[in-house]
Amino acid sequence: MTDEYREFDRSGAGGTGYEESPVDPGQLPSDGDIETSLRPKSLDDFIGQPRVREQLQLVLRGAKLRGGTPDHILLSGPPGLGKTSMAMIIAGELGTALRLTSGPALERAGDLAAMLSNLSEGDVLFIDEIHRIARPAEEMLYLAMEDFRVDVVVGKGPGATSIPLEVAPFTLVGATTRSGALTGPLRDRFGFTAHMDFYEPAELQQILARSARILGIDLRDDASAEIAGRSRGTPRIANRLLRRVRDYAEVRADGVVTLAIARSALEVYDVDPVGLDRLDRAVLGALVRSFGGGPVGVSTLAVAVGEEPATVEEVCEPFLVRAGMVARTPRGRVATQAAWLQLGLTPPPDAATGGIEVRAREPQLDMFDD
Ligand SMILES: Nc1ncnc2c1ncn2[C@@H]1O[C@H](COP(=O)(O)OP(=O)(O)OP(=O)(O)O)[C@@H](O)[C@H]1O
Ligand SMILES: [Mg+2]
Repeated sequence: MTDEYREFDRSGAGGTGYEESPVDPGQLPSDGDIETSLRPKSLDDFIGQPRVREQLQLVLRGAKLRGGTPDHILLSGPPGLGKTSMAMIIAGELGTALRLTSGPALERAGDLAAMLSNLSEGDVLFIDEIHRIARPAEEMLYLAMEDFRVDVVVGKGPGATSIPLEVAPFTLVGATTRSGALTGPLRDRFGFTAHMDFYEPAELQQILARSARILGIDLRDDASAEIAGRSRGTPRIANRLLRRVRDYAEVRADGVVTLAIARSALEVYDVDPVGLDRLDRAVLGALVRSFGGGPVGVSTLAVAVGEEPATVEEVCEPFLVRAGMVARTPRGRVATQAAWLQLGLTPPPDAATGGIEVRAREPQLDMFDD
């Protein structure tokens, strides 16, 4: 299985300096099928997210005890934290089939009706990027989720009739990177919402150790700590950096990934010790040097680094905000003390501390438009 859809479609965002960055949390074409082989296969196999795992275990076991289908489940969180993997695990734990689609693929209600009428009892229907579902399909989904039935409209105009169709009891698993963009009625129909949060470095190290085992890479502990520290709390990035470091180790050395090898490799790929790439540093540099720390609008900032505003906003910013280097204010983006220090500069006395945003759960991009 491959994920053909991505939250941020960068195909139209052809800026000058930005190409594939190894620390992009979205899925890149070069991730290919390797992601599939690295996916955890069961809840026990899944590293990190202890609360989500415990909660899900209860939801799934409870349903099993009662011999019914579990409530509909919403998985929310930033890209690359394991939502798709978790959806597959849910179907696996229930021992049922997983039917897979995505919000953008459900353009017409008929597409969804076809999917729903093909479900067997107990199936898991996974809708990725569910916040991008078209309105007519969303309305059909309400009824299907609540009453396991859909109304299919046949014909047009005054002669149109609506035919009710039964749907086998199923569990909907929706995934979204922007739960704030979901409509209220849709959100309310999920019985359980799991919030996936960024991973701790120790958890990323465990994930790296597991991936190294699967890929047959000799990865030393201090090297995995180094890679984990540059992975932005995101398993997808950790796995990708591991593969880049392996290339380096095999081409320039004997294949063993030591700390020195990891450091040299990550330097070649322009990933700095806290996980910033070239574009992140350019954005910070412009914010601090050209705009005196802000506030400045995201479009202006994007022009300054020769990038599309969407790329700056959706690729760079979430991490810079989470790392406490950039604060979003109603008047624009502001560099915090941490940003000045990161660039080796002395912050002005009135620089923001950025404390509130540091552990922000999920960047709600739409709330902060300038
Ligand atoms: N807890 C985990 N343990 C081990 N590997 C993980 C874990 N979470 C994610 N991964 C790895 O990260 C990769 C990306 O995960 P996944 O595709 O499930 O993320 P996602 O949240 O669905 O991302 P997106 O929002 O872009 O769809 C997977 O291929 C998997 O190898
Ligand atoms: Mg996914």
